[in-house]
Amino acid sequence: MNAPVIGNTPWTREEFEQQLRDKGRGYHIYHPFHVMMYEGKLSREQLQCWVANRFYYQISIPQKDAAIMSNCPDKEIRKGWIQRIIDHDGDANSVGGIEAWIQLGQAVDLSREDVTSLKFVTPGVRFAVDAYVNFAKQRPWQEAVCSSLTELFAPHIHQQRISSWPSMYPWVKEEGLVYFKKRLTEARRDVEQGLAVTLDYFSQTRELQEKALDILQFKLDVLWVIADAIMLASTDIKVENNVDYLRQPR
Ligand SMILES: O=C(O)c1cc(C(=O)O)c2c(n1)C(=O)C(=O)c1cc(C(=O)O)[nH]c1-2
Repeated sequence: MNAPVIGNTPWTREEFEQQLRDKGRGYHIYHPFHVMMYEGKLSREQLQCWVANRFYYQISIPQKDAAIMSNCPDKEIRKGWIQRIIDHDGDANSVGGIEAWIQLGQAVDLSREDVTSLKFVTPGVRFAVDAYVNFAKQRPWQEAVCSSLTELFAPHIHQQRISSWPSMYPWVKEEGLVYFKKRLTEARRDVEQGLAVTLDYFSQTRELQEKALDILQFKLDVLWVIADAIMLASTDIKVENNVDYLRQPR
């Protein structure tokens, strides 16, 4: 007689949400580069490199969200989702996150052109960010929504920067923290919508629930690889004869 297949019963909605939240153990807050950032161990050049590279993520987020909307036939979801594009691009009443990130660049002594020209963006960061945008273009919109759920863990890392930078990097101008402060409330609101969609769409079977966890892992990997690439680009790794093999000649 066959035993019941207990392993395949779906988790309850609460258990499934907890499984998603548990993925926070792989968040890029634990990446050595972000740990060093929090502990005040980054050089001025390393912090500048991070800001210049992360700008490519910032400008790609609204394109990613527009891709989700273009694939979504549900008017009510689009009505909520469009706020994310406004948060980053701004509107008649507010400047938006992209402009706030340029202000962060200026706060770490980069020029507007240094940031917006993308001249410091390293290939690994481009590949990782483009993989995220392409995922949103090519996959069903509910899967792309699920991939945004790393935002569950983002308020913690934004708060770390708000708390630690003034003492660890006193040379950074105060206006630089505006972006992170803005995201504290925006990310919490985003997560409510993203989590509701994910719990509704993926809850029917255990296979779907596990697929959601895999999608979240893909996005955790995107963020991890971005940090790897920035660390490599901003850290002097000298090998034989002082040749820096790891920098791409341009
Ligand atoms: O600074 C960070 O560590 C961090 C992480 C993430 C994230 O977890 O994806 C986002 C942001 N910031 C952020 O500022 C942001 O606007 C954002 C949007 C999204 C998304 O996937 O839609 N993630 C993030």
